Amino acid sequence: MIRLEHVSKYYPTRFGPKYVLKNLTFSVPDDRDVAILGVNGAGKSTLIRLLGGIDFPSHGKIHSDRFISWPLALASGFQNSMSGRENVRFVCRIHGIEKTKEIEEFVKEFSELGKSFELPVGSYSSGMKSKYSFAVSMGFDFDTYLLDEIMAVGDASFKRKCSKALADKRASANIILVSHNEGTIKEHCNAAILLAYGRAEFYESIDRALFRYQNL
Ligand SMILES: Nc1ncnc2c1ncn2[C@@H]1O[C@H](COP(=O)(O)OP(=O)(O)OP(=O)(O)O)[C@@H](O)[C@H]1O
Repeated sequence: MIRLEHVSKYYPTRFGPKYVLKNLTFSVPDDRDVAILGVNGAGKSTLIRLLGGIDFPSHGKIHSDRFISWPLALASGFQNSMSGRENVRFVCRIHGIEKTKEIEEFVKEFSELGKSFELPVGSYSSGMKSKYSFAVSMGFDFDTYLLDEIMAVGDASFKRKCSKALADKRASANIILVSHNEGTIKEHCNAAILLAYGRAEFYESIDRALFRYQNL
């Protein structure tokens, strides 16, 4: 289970601290695929970053016994001076995985980078980087995958490959998804967190959450 206790997040600005999330306390049950709903600027990406451990609460704590991904296809977390292969090794080390060879070869093949896999990530085009990043996420067996608007990357055929890989992962994993698309939310989620005015409400029913969201 993922549990937030009194989590607040503010950003320092020239006008003083700007609170985006205020004193959030809720739990995400393990068997739920959760949509994060909210208007532009409500704090959805901020919450996803906190859940993925790539940013930290200003106050409060996030407890989790789940192996949670970073937001899928996030390309900013890699060391530009290191090659694709070296970055995979680095991520493996962070997660305490010693046998990295299999994951390295999976990422090389999935990303379709060929020889570029041995070159610095900083030399990749944005398309190459997003394919690489998606491939790295698919190289690990997370319990929960975080998706911030992006569920697939690349051209049509690569997108199909992403969708298939993600669907396979979801046989034994859950997702937490940020999307403004009602169809996507209804297709993939069975619970929701609605963010409004810095507060969060957890909904067991997607329809109720969407109804409440549309009537904000
Ligand atoms: N690094 C930062 N410094 C200052 N303010 C920030 C920073 N990151 C985000 N914010 C502010 O926090 C608020 C929430 O941003 P966030 O990206 O989490 O919203 P969102 O709900 O994902 O929005 P959208 O639907 O538009 O993508 C916004 O007002 C944004 O300007």
